[in-house]
Amino acid sequence: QDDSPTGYHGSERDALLAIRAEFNNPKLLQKNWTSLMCYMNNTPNWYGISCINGRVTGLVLENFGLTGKLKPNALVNLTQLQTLSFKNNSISGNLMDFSKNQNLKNIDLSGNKFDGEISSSLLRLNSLESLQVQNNNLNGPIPGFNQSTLKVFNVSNNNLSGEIPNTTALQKFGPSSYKGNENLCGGPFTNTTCTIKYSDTSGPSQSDNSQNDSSNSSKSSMWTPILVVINVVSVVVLLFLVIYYFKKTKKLKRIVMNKNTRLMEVEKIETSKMETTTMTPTETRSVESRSVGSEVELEKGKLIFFGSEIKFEVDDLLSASAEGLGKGNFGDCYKAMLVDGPTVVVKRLRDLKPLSNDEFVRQVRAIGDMKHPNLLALLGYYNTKDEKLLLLKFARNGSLYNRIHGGKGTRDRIPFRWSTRLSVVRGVARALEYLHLNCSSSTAAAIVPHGNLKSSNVFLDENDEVRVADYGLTSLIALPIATQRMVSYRSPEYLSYKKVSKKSDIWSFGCLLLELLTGRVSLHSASPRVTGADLCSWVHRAVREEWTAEIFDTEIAVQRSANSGMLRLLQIALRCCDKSPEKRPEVSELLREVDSINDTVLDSEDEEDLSLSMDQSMTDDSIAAVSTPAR
Ligand SMILES: Nc1ncnc2c1ncn2[C@@H]1O[C@H](COP(=O)(O)OP(=O)(O)OP(=O)(O)O)[C@@H](O)[C@H]1O
Repeated sequence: QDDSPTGYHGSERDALLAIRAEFNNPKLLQKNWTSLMCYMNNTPNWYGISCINGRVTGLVLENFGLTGKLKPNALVNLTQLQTLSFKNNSISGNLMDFSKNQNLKNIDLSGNKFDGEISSSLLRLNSLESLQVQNNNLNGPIPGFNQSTLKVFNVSNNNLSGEIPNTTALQKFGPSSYKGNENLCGGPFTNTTCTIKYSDTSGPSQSDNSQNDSSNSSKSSMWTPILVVINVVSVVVLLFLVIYYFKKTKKLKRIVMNKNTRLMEVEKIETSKMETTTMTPTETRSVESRSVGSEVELEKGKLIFFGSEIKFEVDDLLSASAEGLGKGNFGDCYKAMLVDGPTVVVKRLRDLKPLSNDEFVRQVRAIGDMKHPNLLALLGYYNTKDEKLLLLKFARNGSLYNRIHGGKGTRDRIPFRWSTRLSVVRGVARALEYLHLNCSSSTAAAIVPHGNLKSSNVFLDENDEVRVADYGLTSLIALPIATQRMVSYRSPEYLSYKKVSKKSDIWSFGCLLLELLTGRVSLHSASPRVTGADLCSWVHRAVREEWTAEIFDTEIAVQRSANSGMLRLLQIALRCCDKSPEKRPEVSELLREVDSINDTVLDSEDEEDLSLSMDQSMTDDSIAAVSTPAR
């Protein structure tokens, strides 16, 4: 199991993209090295790549006109690679480091311009069956390959020199494996024996005996004892180094194992803590009655759907055209357009808690059981040891984040007016109320039913209806990761007391309202390349420093007949953002208040010229009056 921060999918994808960048070959771009890379057990969209269990196992780019040099570490992240072929291209530079490719069986780098020595890292590939590096510019000696697995070996037509190692593995191969290397001797070339050859300037080297003259032979006998001593000393030093290395790695292993055991224990405690707090008695009962264990076994490797309206097979998904939507905090999202079928979103989960299969399925089913018109439906899931996918409804009109901020200042921007914003607020409040009420139990105070409420997790469907997404993921994501990435964990109570609750969701809702009212990017919903503001602090400062007229997004500020509604919503938002969780309203109270805000706006104001300044009736004083300075 790969434990790098992005997981093996990310690092394998990055490794392939780095290789593509080195070759810079237009054919690779045309041949679709985009979108899905390894997709379950099936042929991926990436030309020349093959996968097993979502891992890259084959990289075959033959006769492709590839030029350029590969970095020595180009393959280190492709740890499951079994077949590698760059046959008949024009790749130059040294061979790569293969020490991390322990699964490599077949290597074909023939017909290129590789130079330098044959990498000794190849000696450590215990499954190596075929090595073909013929027709390159490799030099130096042939390392002592001795893998019993080796069936094909070809180093012909290079500049290799020295004696062919007399190993059992290499003895199997005839002259054709070695021909075309002028300075090779021994091995199947029985008519040539090897001895030491000297040149006055470069010291000793090995060569074909037949090329030696008599003076070289006499010098050779003079050097022999010295060389024997040097060899013995080197062997002793090497032996010491090996013993030292093994002692060190043993110690290191012990340290790492101790550390891992401790981490697993901590994770187990955290998981069981979360489970006792997140599962309601009703949920526990319904889960038990399903006898999850046996069903989970049957489900493995299949797409499992929660409803009957949308259903398809893995093969349908694989033949669908796919488009990457983006990298989220907990996985990558793809849009899959099924042939004669629906368009769905596939979310590949990563950074999960160490849940057993049963636990994972139980938690996903609990999320799937949540049904509300304002929740983005979880359609189904796919679960194997290496791959966990969630299938979601595709929201045609994108995220609320894009609706608020997308295309601002351009001609394409469709104004996002007050009445639409208010109906979005109502939809989100309804979804939140549903989540909060469905999680009520005696331990309710400790539950975060959503945990990651932000404008980029609120979507608009084809009718502009609100669909809140990513709910319930706290039950799947490893706690340390959740604390780094989920909005609830950035609430004042988490920062001060390391506590989250339903009230943390209310705080997130307040932040979302402020984003919607101000039209400013919030710290919580901003993508990595965008700088967001701490809107709670910003609004309080605006009130304190009396530039409150700038608080509201100009797109709504010009709708004068709605100004009082905006002020009421601002007041609600600031109460939600109160530093002390107890002072924040309950979700039902919120919904009542939001429902009572008047959404009627004079028709003419929907067409209002945005260059007009805000209504003077909305003075700094009126805003200051409604805002409670909570900080
Ligand atoms: N159901 C959906 N319909 C349409 N677009 C979606 C859907 N789900 C996700 N997306 C888009 O896919 C991209 C990645 O979404 P994802 O939810 O993984 O990340 P995020 O919202 O940026 O962050 P986080 O992981 O914290 O939720 C975003 O651009 C998002 O708008």
